[in-house]
Amino acid sequence: MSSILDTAKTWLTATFDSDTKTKVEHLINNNTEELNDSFYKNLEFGTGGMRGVMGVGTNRINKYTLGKNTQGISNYLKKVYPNEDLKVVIAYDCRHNSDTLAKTVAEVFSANDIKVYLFSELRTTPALSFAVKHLNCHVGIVLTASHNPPEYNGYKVYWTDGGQIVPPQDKEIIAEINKLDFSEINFNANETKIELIDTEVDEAFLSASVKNGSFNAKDKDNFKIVFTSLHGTSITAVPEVLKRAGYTNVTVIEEQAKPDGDFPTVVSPNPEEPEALSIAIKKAEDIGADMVIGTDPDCDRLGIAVRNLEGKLELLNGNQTMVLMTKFLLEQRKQKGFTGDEFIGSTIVSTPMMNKLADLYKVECKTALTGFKWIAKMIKDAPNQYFVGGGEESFGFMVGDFVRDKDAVTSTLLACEIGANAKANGSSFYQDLIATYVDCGFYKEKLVSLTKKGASGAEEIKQMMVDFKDNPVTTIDGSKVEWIEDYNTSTAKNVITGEEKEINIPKSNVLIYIAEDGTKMAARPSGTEPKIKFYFSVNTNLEKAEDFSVANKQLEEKINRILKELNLN
Ligand SMILES: O=P([O-])(O)O[C@H]1O[C@H](COP(=O)(O)O)[C@@H](O)[C@H](O)[C@H]1O
Ligand SMILES: [Mg+2]
Repeated sequence: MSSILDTAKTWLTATFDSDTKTKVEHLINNNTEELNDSFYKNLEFGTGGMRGVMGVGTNRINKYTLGKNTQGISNYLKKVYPNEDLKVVIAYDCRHNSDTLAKTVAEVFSANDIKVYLFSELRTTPALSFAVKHLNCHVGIVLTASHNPPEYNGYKVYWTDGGQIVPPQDKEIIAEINKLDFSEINFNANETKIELIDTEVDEAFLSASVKNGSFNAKDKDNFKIVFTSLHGTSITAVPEVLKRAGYTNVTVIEEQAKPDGDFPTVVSPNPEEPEALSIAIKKAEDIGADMVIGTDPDCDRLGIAVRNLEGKLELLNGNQTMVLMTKFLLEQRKQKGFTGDEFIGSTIVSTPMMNKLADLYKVECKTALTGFKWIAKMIKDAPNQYFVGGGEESFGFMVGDFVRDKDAVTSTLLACEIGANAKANGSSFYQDLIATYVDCGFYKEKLVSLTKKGASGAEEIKQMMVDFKDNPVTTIDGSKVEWIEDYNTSTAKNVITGEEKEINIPKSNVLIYIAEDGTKMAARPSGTEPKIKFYFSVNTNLEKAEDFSVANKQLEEKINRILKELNLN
């Protein structure tokens, strides 16, 4: 406790402004719990940048923690590129303080004599990823906490290729940041170095999105879409892209169209939560729409609901949309003629169907750790190969390589192209997905997340991972566990034969069990939220589409039995 108080007291010195000092003093005198949580550690970079609750303290998002990041990145850039004119581009989302924090970040870079392109108003994360390469920048930053609750904000960092930082730059940048004291942040802005950007970059991004996401779909006028931006940034791009691509039957949910950091009409601005799309789904039922799409605040993830076999709108999960989008892109590429260097990308906690699809089309499927930054790295590491598309269990998709992060702008267009085409051919998005199950095997996935907040929650999650590892599961729903993959030790062990293999991707706190019947179960702490995540995948063969409903029910029952076995239901 005394060390936390000591740290807090350093925030009462001349380095910090009076408003900050008043707030810290208030915590010291009145709120020990909040004081502890605000100062017990430094915020860290996770799966998607640095994310935290806004407030004063080392474990909070504020101008000092982000200023220190920015000073560290400035120092790093000067070391790596000593003879170059350094350039960065900054975007921000609809959250409280995102605009002012973006301004602070811009000021610190400018104070370090670095040229700053700052979007004049809120923009999407994919637009920022695109802008990094378009403007030839060394670094890009987005001020966003993605889909987290309103009290959060964050800092996503992009490198020259437009992907979020990965090894070796991530560790080197973090080391540079950790060297610094808050008093070393240079806040003395050089306004001449800050240039506001909008129309030119917007135009380039929107036309690239339309170009990469269009596939000559038929009968676009006949495809009815309901779209919601859930108070986020996508309103600056998605309706325009759909319009330019020729979609005329688009209803935008007006009451959610206004950017608002309180996200007043939803419990959570996360399209993974069915509740987030409820207003849009209701509208779609009223007007008989074919598809509902909703995006998260920074517009990298999207939720898609389509008509199922009963004609009801059903929210698909990330695996399902990824599978159909990838299949569609592979089919398009095949029609043009494969060159033999194509690959698709997925992650270790995503559906094994991506491998099956790769087999079907005879292309490579590369698999990485959780997070699109790792998919972006695959592209960077394979300059002589052609990236078709990829994604993960989590909602969101990357269409080609012009944006090096998940891109809900272009993915929205792609989903509409698939849906419109299917409808014109007498099928549907859902039926096309079932056809893919017939081709590749029917894989059904389920994610269970447990939220555990604060220092004690983090400790509990750590212990759960240790217990899970120390008491290995031996059977899953009656099927013997065959492989245990421990990504912390980079070993995959066949517990039946004793065979061991090395895992050749970076270490991470992830444990995966694979049973003889192909059932897969993974556990990992989230890198963006105070959660532990359990991922399940079960499968069966699907002889013909007509068998889908029965098989779907059986797999659902299987998942429920597994959750019961693990006390996760
Ligand atoms: O939150 P976003 O939309 O920036 O998305 C980020 O976080 C997601 C959840 O990560 P975790 O399971 O570690 O919480 C990742 O799947 C995604 O690739 C990453 O870009
Ligand atoms: Mg997001």
